[in-house]
Amino acid sequence: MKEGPFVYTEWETAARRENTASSVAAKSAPLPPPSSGMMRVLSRPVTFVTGNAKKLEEVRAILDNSIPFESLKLDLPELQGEPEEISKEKARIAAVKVNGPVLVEDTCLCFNALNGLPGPYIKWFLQKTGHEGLNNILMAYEDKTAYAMCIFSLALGPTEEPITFIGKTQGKIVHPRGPADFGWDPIFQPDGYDQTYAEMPKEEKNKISHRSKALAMVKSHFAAAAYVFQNDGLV
Ligand SMILES: O=c1nc[nH]c2c1ncn2[C@H]1C[C@H](O)[C@@H](COP(=O)(O)OP(=O)(O)OP(=O)(O)O)O1
Ligand SMILES: [Mg+2]
Repeated sequence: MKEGPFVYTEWETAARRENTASSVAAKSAPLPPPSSGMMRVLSRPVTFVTGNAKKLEEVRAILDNSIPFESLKLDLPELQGEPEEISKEKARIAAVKVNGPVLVEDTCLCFNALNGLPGPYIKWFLQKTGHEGLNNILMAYEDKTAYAMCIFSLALGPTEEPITFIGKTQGKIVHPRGPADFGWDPIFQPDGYDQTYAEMPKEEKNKISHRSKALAMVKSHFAAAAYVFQNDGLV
């Protein structure tokens, strides 16, 4: 299959028309750092940049057209450092590539016994050691607790400081159970559930996940910021 960059369009609903015709009404949440007290005009919808189709699937389901966005499949560099800085830098790189407003996210799986590692490096740990390897690492420790963390960063343009939104879900690492079609879902069992993320119906995961918690904040931000989309989506 050809894997070149492509765009999914999220521009077909009534919600979009309502939200973009004038502006997204201010509701709650603190306003972002705006320039001059004027409504912020964006040249086009925000582009969610990711190389991960499963992430995109969840973001689509959770946002459910509440925010007008497009998506672009692009593998951004896997950076090192503190999770929030990684996510911000990812947004800066994406905004330069897209030359417009972007949303990105970086996901961490953090073991408490390891003071938050593998954290942002979970992708490589998963790839190299697999679900059982991740369990084996924790054999050295009694504490199997972990948290899943999603850090979204929104950059309104290539020269603008990204704004971050962090969602965390607490749980523990278990032997793999359930379909293995999305990352470490089979080994993460959220607190208060007998099922792993992988065993839960998608809608259930999306209600309590690290991703949905972060996206709830993104939604509030858009509601409060009242961005105006210049071309009204008529691309
Ligand atoms: O809800 C999730 N449930 C299970 N696994 C997950 C989840 N969310 C991300 N993951 C995996 C994908 C990757 O192995 C690592 C995060 O790395 P991360 O760099 O954020 O993702 P990625 O490189 O696949 O996509 P992107 O192009 O957006 O960076 O954890
Ligand atoms: Mg990545």
